[in-house]
Amino acid sequence: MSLLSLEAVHTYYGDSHILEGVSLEVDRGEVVALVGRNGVGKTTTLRTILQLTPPSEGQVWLRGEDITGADTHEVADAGVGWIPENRRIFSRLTVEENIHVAVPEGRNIDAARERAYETFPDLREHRHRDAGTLSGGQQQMLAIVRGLVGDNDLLLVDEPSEGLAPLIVSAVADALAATATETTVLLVEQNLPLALDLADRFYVLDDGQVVDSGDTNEVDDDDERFRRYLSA
Ligand SMILES: Nc1ncnc2c1ncn2[C@@H]1O[C@H](COP(=O)(O)OP(=O)(O)OP(=O)(O)O)[C@@H](O)[C@H]1O
Repeated sequence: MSLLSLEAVHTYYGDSHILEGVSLEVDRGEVVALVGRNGVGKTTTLRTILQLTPPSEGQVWLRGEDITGADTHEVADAGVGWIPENRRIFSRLTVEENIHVAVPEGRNIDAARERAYETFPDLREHRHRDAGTLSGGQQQMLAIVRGLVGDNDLLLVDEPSEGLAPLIVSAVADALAATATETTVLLVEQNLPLALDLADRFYVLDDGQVVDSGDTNEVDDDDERFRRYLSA
């Protein structure tokens, strides 16, 4: 049984038909990349899984249980974490406070904090600063560790490398690779080399439909299979 499975999912924003029958599976322990051009529905797929934008047709299954139409907080409580695209952090809280509020009740805050700082030593250095005053790269690190310390079974990660300098991208990639040893990851990423490097399998989305999928070790990033769907 897959950890996550989408079955012929259709999702709309108002009258706009965004996902047109998306089916995909993520098995426990995998990193699965979802790639495709801007606007093809990658973020909407993550929002559909979280039931922030529930599908009008089709089903979302988590550990074999139908979660279609569930409340988003129920999906989160069931162990699905989200690292959204726009680095959602609390800008007026310090780095440390941002980490604290991401740790689920009953979990050891000190251990979580240590883990976060080991992953990104930069954050330890800036732990008493308001998160809003950090650089873009540091804010992304904070967004990622907030996902990390959330103790999730499945982490949905949206465009973690977007707008970051190459050196930071490589630190972010290392952190995600470390995360992936403990957590299943569904990764939306436009940086194809990065996506293929981190992931075991991929799906290509185009105009709201899955148009290709496979093992990442079967392909490289200038493969014709990607050029068709990813070039502008
Ligand atoms: N809240 C919304 N209301 C209406 N349309 C929306 C909304 N959010 C997204 N869309 C539209 O839905 C389509 C899919 O958007 P989505 O964000 O899922 O794409 P994406 O593949 O993640 O691309 P990007 O990398 O640009 O975020 C786009 O045409 C977008 O303009």
